[in-house]
Amino acid sequence: MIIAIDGPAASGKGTLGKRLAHHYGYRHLDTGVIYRAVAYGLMQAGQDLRDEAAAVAVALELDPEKFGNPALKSHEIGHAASVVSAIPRVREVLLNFQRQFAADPPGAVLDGRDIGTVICPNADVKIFVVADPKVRARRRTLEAQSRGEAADEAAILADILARDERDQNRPIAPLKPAPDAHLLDNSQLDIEGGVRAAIDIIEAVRAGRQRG
Ligand SMILES: Nc1ncnc2c1ncn2[C@@H]1O[C@H](COP(=O)(O)OP(=O)(O)OP(=O)(O)O)[C@@H](O)[C@H]1O
Ligand SMILES: Nc1ccn([C@@H]2O[C@H](COP(=O)(O)O)[C@@H](O)[C@H]2O)c(=O)n1
Repeated sequence: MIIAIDGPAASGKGTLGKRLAHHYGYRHLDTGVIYRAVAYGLMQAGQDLRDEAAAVAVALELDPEKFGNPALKSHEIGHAASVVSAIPRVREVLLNFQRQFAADPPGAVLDGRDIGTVICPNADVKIFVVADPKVRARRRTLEAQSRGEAADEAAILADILARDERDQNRPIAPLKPAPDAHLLDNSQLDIEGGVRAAIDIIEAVRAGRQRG
């Protein structure tokens, strides 16, 4: 089974994806980390984020072993990733890696912006996760503070809104729900509540399939 999770910045996709993968015994891929790794590679090399040839070269050399680098998690890299991710040839290069990940047994959960629309249009279940932007900014602020980092909630909110705007309005693979995606608004839910709501969606889809 392939579970596709999409949604805007800091909506809880990664947290949900990880928990669902654990629940079902599947592998999990946070696809945002791939774009972050390309942006990080370009920045480390002092190259322009809009330099298509340089970005493609970094994308072709990506090493998944380095996806756990904590430096990829920063707001700065998230912002840079949303610039790099709008380059069509970069997306083209990264497509097969994501599709291959999804296809390998026993099943997979992928989260991102275009999983249900472009990467896995035939996913068994598609969930589009949303939450009020202010709630998302609050959660990100608490997350940063729990790591002992200073966090400016207003700046985080502005970054979230700017990233959503760029991701929704780019010509290629824009952030949007697939027509057959199930909407999950977790603004009023805690993590456990969000996971339970997602499992309810998945089980309802499975039961519907079995009934034919
Ligand atoms: N339902 C929830 N209730 C409370 N906090 C949540 C909930 N879901 C996620 N969080 C918290 O919100 C923050 C953002 O979640 P997460 O990193 O999963 O979002 P994301 O959509 O994967 O972000 P990104 O856009 O960076 O990929 C984290 O601190 C996470 O613990
Ligand atoms: N499938 C995806 C996933 C991510 N992006 C872009 O990467 C940026 C960072 O993603 P996070 O999920 O780690 O926040 C994001 O803003 C998108 O621009 C993408 O295009 N497609």
